[in-house]
Amino acid sequence: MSDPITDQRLLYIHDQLSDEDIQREVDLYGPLTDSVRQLIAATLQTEVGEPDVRRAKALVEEAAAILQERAIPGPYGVRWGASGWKRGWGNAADGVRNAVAPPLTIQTDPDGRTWTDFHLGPQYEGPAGLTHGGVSALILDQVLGDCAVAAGSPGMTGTLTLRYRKPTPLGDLHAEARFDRMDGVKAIVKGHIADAAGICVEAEGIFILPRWAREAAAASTAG
Ligand SMILES: CCCCCCCCCCCCCCCC(=O)SCCNC(=O)CCNC(=O)[C@H](O)C(C)(C)COP(=O)(O)OP(=O)(O)OC[C@H]1O[C@@H](n2cnc3c(N)ncnc32)[C@H](O)[C@@H]1OP(=O)(O)O
Repeated sequence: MSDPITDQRLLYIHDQLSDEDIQREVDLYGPLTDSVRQLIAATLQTEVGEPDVRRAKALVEEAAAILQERAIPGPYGVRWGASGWKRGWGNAADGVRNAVAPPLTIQTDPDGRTWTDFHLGPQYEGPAGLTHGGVSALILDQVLGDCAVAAGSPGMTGTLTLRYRKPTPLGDLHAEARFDRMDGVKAIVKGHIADAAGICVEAEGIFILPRWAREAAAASTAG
């Protein structure tokens, strides 16, 4: 029987790809992902006639069949190349190969603040014309999680607390996070999403390196 912790560990992969090979993959798959992202918005917004909808459907199915001819059987996982270049390309918030991702390009300032300016299209709608609250949670989870990583305390999200202060529009938005403090093994990070007029959603996250990873880290330090 499969064990969830072993399954999870097997998806952290050191594949030793060179930077040149990784860049080649970015250049190849990044534009494909962008095209699929455009397709998602077009599927939502199109008002063409029935024959064109049917023709587009056939073309999409043909494209899917081409891509599925050779494919990995499950999630992408998190991979590192020879130089340490990390690829979380399946990530739902910022994965290079995930057309569901807005995508976020998250930056870290020298003082540890993580931030991103991003654009949410119509496919992220919840209430009419506004960002879905779960999408805000996705974005804050990632930005706060990356902030914990930048602070040297990577971890899984244990708790994410949100306060939706005012409706979040679609369109151009900003998110940022700052490391607040450590409480034992828990990293506490705070942040928000803002539009041009101010803060829409505030967040506090607790990030915890899983016990198995803490034990592995302790064993490697001891050894
Ligand atoms: C190589 C490995 C990489 C690892 C990862 C790196 C990821 C780097 C990605 C960066 C960006 C990601 C951004 C998206 C991040 C997601 O989306 S993560 C997905 C959503 N989260 C999950 O699925 C987490 C599911 N839960 C778990 O895996 C485990 O419950 C946890 C949270 C890792 C904790 O398990 P544990 O390590 O066994 O915890 P345990 O030793 O019992 O408790 C340690 C302490 O934490 C407290 N605690 C336990 N659970 C919680 C909780 N849920 N809330 C608050 N406190 C808690 C305990 O009370 C205890 O506190 P103290 O007594 O020390 O004060």
